[in-house]
Amino acid sequence: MSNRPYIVGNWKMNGIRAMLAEARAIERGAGRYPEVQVGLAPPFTLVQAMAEQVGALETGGQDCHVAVKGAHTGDISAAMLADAGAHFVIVGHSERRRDHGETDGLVKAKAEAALAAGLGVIICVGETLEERDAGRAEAVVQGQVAGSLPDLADEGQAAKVAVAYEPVWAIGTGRVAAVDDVVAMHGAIGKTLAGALGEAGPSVRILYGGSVNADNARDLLAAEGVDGALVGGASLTAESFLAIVAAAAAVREG
Ligand SMILES: O=C[C@H](O)COP(=O)(O)O
Repeated sequence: MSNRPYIVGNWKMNGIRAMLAEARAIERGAGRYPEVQVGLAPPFTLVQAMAEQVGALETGGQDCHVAVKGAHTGDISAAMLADAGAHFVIVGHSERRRDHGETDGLVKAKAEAALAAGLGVIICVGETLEERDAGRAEAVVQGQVAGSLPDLADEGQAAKVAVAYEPVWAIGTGRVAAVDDVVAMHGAIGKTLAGALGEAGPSVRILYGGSVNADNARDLLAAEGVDGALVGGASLTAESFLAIVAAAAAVREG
C-alpha cells in the first residue's frame, strides 16, 4: 500500500467549462503538497479539458460502461475515458446504485473494464441508515466489497484499486460518520480484501467519503486504516478542497 494519502474530489453533476478555473486553482495549491496524491472527477464533458489543462492532478471519470464500445446510447466506456486523458474512474457510487439500479455484479464488471483500459478504479460502497440501525452495516458493506471487487489480471493491479467507504446517510448531509465507526468499517473492509486478494489485499487503498470538510478531515484522515478521502461538496471550490489536501499532508507529516 502506498502511504501517500489519496484525496479525490467528485464533482458529481456540477461543473461547466468556467469551473476549470477552479480546477487550475486546485492544481496550483496542491503543488505545495507533493506528498498527497490528488484527483478530480468532473462530469464527462470536462474530462478531456481537465486532463489537458490540469495535468499535475489526476483526472477521473464518475462512471464507465462495461463494454469497450458499441450500441449503448449515452454511455461512455473506460477506453474512451482513457483516450480523453483520464487516469481513473469512480464506479458503484451510491447515487448510481440508487438512480440507475447498479448491482454489485455490474460494478465489478465496470471495475474490470476500468483496469483493462489501464485506469485506476475507485469502488464505492456504503450502508443506508436503515441498514446501520438494524446492525447490518458491516455485513452489507463487506458483501458489497466482495461482490464489487474486480478479478485481478495480476497482483500488481491491486495498487490501482481503491475502495471508498461512503455511508449513504453521510453523503451530502453534513452528518459525518464517527471516527470509531470509520475505523471499524475500514478494518472490516480490509479483512474482506485480504480474504479475496490474499497478500495483495493491503495494496488496495481504503478511502472514506461522506461530508468530509476542512473541519473534520484531519481527524478522519488520521484514523487507522484511512488512506484518503472521496470528497463531494467540499471539492467544488479550491479553498475548501485544498484545506482537505493540507490536512492530509499535515497528518502524513505527523
Ligand atoms: O463522492 C463523494 C461522496 O458522495 C461524498 O459527497 P459529500 O462530500 O458531498 O458528502
